[in-house]
Amino acid sequence: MSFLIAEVIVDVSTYHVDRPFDYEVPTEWAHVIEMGCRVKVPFGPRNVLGFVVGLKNETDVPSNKIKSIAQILDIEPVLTEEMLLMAKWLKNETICYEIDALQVMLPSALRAKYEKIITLQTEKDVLPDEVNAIFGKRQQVNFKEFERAELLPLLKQLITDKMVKIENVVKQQGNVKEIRMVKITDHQQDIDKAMEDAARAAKQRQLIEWMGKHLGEVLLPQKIYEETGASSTVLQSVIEKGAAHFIQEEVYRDPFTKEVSRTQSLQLTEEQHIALKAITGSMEEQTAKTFLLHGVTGSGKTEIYLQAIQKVLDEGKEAIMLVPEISLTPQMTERFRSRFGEMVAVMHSGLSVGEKYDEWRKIQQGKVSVVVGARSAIFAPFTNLGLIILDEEHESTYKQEDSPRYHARDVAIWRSEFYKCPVILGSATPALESFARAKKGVYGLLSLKQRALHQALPTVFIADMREELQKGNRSMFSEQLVDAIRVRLEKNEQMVMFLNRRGYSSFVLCRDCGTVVQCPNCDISLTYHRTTEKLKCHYCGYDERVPQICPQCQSEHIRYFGTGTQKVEEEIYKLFPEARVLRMDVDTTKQKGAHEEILQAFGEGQADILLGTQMIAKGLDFPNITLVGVLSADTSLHLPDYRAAERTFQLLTQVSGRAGRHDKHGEVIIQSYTPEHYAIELAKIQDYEPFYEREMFLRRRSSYPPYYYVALVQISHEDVMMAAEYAGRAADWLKGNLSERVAIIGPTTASISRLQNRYRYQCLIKYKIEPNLIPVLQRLLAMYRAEWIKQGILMTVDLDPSTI
Ligand SMILES: Nc1ncnc2c1ncn2[C@@H]1O[C@H](COP(=O)(O)OP(=O)(O)OP(=O)(O)O)[C@@H](O)[C@H]1O
Ligand SMILES: [Zn+2]
Ligand SMILES: [Zn+2]
Repeated sequence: MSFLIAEVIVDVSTYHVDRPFDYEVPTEWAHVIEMGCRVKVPFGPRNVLGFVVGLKNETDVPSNKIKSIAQILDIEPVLTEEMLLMAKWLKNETICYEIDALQVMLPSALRAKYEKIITLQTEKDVLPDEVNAIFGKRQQVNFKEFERAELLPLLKQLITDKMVKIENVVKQQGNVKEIRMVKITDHQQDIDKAMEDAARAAKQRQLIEWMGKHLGEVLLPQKIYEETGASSTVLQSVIEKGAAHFIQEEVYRDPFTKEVSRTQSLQLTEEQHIALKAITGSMEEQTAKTFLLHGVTGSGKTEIYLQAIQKVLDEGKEAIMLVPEISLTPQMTERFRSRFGEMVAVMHSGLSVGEKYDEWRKIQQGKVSVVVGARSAIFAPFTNLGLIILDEEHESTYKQEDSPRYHARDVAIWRSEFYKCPVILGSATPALESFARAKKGVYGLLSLKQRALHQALPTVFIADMREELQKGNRSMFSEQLVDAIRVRLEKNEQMVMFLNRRGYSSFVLCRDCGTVVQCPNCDISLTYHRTTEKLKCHYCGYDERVPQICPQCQSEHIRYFGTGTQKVEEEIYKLFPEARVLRMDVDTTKQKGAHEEILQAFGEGQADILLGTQMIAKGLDFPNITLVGVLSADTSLHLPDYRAAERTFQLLTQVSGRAGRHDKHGEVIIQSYTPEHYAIELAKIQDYEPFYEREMFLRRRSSYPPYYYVALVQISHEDVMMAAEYAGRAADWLKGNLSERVAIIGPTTASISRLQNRYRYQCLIKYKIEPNLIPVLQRLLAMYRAEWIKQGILMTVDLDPSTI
């Protein structure tokens, strides 16, 4: 097939441009071009990246107006037809630009990257010396060089005088890494002939003889030197004589660091068996069914995933296994690698851009059939999907917080409908929405009520920290927890100490006047960083030295308040000098592989206590852990978010589930200042359904999801009056265009009312059924993109906000 015209979505995120443009296909590419290829096209004064989304032979654009594609970047498409369809769906579903939807499906190495290039437009002798020094003998230099030399004002002048020009140039990324290998000839004749030619060169003859025993093999040159003792000159001569030749092989940067031993399928328990059968049954029927696998911690959900994937592989299909970034631990990925070996690609944020690209290529080229990865792995370019799994489906990290604001669960269900394959949503503490859908029969509900080896769930105690204070205990450990730790140390058993950092800040407080040091740009308190002795804003990056005296009242009693893992570690050593502690937090896991090393050390029994934050709440499966201590259960309870109780319950259940997973019984001690709160009381009895009932009752009473849907419109401006004014306009417009059944709350100030020097307002839309919602929001966005944006307003629309 050959085509004359391509429809191209260009990499320009503006409203007027959010549609395909027609371009002429140069004749020499008419047979090459395919849908899903990336191209470079002229757009306005420059070239930009674009995606071919359609091919045809006619266009309405007059022939003197149509422009030609400047360059084809891919011979083989990087986006499949399924993805082009999916982008159209995402565009509507999340109200984003189509270009954003297309880009999110690709590894960052393939996304557009532009470089500013300065080109000389005049003779050199008229230029100032310092500019000449930058250009040297070149005609083009990178903008960065001017930036570094601090010559930007001068550059600006040169551009105005038309002595140089500045352009955005699309930089092609995603280099395939190749390596030189030696391929030994397939034919004995070549060996015999080379032997003859080598005549009396003994070393060459030796090597040729060795090659005769390894016909057809492909080896690294180094390997040949090691095996035979030959030098590189000898190898070179032998190659000239035709006994072997050099080839370039594509290699993948291998993110795996160590070998794993293979494991076999386990004999399933009765409950596991029933669940697996339901899933494989729907595979056989080729239906796009979604299952909610609700299984208590340690019930063997992962084993079900593994066996379901095995079935998919047996049928020659492919599987996507999503896990939250934070639980993408080496222990987790190892379980998949040890079952499926080289068939597995792994994708997470710890990989370099090149490594991610290589994993992606393995999938695209059909070298692997399983991907284990975080949120974006849902876009893995498989073409014959047989199963999609979301483990810990309740996790909020499955929702992307910037455009396109998609939820991986929705994408999973869309793809499953495309491939007619099942989706498994797994969790010990499902999102309320999911459990409600399962109860209504929208999802198939599969339950595992028992732990895999029939171990009891751990016993949970609540330590009331208010009572501790009254008793005069000012430390961060309750008496009960101290006793429990002592017993474990004596018995040589292991412990996990969990510090709930969600919603927690370590701030600096004046004990005389109560001043908390705040960010000058944002209305939130600055976080104390011990290593640098600085206060830092987590939203805008602002930092300053820790003040010695209070900026308000000049008191010297200003100091750090709150608890970090380091502080807890010190406290543990004070109480138990003999304890061996491993700390796992952002500070100790900065280096690549650190995560892995800490867990390995703990697994080998090199420490008694694993101390950490959210990072250790999930996925850990160590037999010797018999005690879990939660130092601060309440911190996440008081966030201004309707899901605060749900999140706290989930976190407490997850972390408690790390104890007593094998033969030894587990115990959990949860420390709290509000032990009567239902999220904490119900976490104690470790039963999901009572919590579900209670929370559903409250959600219904205050009209929150899952009874209602919510959508959030946020508006910000540097000027508080402007922000309020336009938020008001948005609210009025929504009220005028949506039906009476919809509740519009606001405008109100956002929970963080100022961020990076911008004032923030929001409108919350609550609705049950509102067919008009998407078109109305699209029109609101159109208004914003056409007019409001010029006034400095920024507006976002989120149809499924994870916090409000
Ligand atoms: N059928 C089985 N027979 C024997 N052991 C099993 C079986 N299924 C699972 N296990 C073991 O039980 C332990 C817990 O299983 P697994 O980690 O799969 O549970 P999970 O439900 O995924 O846990 P969590 O959600 O708490 O992380 C593991 O050590 C696993 O190897
Ligand atoms: Zn003060
Ligand atoms: Zn700030």
